[in-house]
Amino acid sequence: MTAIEVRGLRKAYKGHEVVRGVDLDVARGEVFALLGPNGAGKTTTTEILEGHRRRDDGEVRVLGADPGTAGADWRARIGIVLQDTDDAADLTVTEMVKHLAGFYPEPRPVAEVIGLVGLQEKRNSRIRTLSGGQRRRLDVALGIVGRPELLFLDEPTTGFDPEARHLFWDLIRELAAEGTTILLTTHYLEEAEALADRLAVLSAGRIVAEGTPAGLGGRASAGSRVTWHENGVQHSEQVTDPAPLLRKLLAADVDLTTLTVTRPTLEDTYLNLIGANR
Ligand SMILES: Nc1ncnc2c1ncn2[C@@H]1O[C@H](COP(=O)(O)OP(=O)(O)OP(=O)(O)O)[C@@H](O)[C@H]1O
Repeated sequence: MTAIEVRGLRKAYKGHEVVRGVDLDVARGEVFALLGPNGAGKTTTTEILEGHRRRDDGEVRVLGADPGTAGADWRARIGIVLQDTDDAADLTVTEMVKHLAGFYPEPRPVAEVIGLVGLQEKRNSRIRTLSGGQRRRLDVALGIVGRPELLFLDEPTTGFDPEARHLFWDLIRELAAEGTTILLTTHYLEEAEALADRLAVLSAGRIVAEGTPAGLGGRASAGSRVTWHENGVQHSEQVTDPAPLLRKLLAADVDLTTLTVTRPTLEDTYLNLIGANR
């Protein structure tokens, strides 16, 4: 079943079109990442799907409803983690989570949510005293407290230290395993690779590539680069299948400590796609 269905989505600000005919399908239970450079239209698209922004044109169905007209019941099925929210700074972490929990029919227990995002030690601290990364963790807690069927995460791990990022990835995997559909925007390609079942690259308001992290932009068939040193001289070859060359090198007198086989990373592929579509 489809969680998000978008056809021909368009949005302009003051006559300048920033979303220019986006089609998107996200299946229920899928973790989908939306990538793209600053200003590509990711937040605008996400906000339209959340019902926070009007579209100019196109068809949008989110959990079977049009977010432009859907009501409170629909809203309660959705979780949102916005970029940089800064409200209710005088409440404590527990008070804030409890407050939000009150809006949902079947919220997660407050202590459980705080534990899931790793804020136990800060549960009685006022929000204004949290660090940037801790504040983002609280945003994530607020997004998941209502047990959403669909969770929107707009750059959720900005400002997280590496440990917090990995904790967050574990949490997303747990939510996905429970069946939560997740739409994630991120600038961290390793995050998209770690989490997403599928991803799309948005550039200047259009989707320029869509696929699995392993297959995006022909990545799976892009071949490998083999590099090695022989008699003090560096050699490098781009090959479709590295096996024959590796066998040859193993049989020859090659310094194996310098031998590397690399495939294009998701970041290489992404940068190529963005460069080609600029
Ligand atoms: N409220 C607004 N009024 C006018 N222009 C806007 C508004 N919001 C966004 N824009 C413009 O629309 C374009 C797309 O912005 P958007 O925030 O959707 O991009 P993004 O892909 O989310 O970028 P980032 O990665 O920087 O968050 C940008 O050029 C931005 O300046």
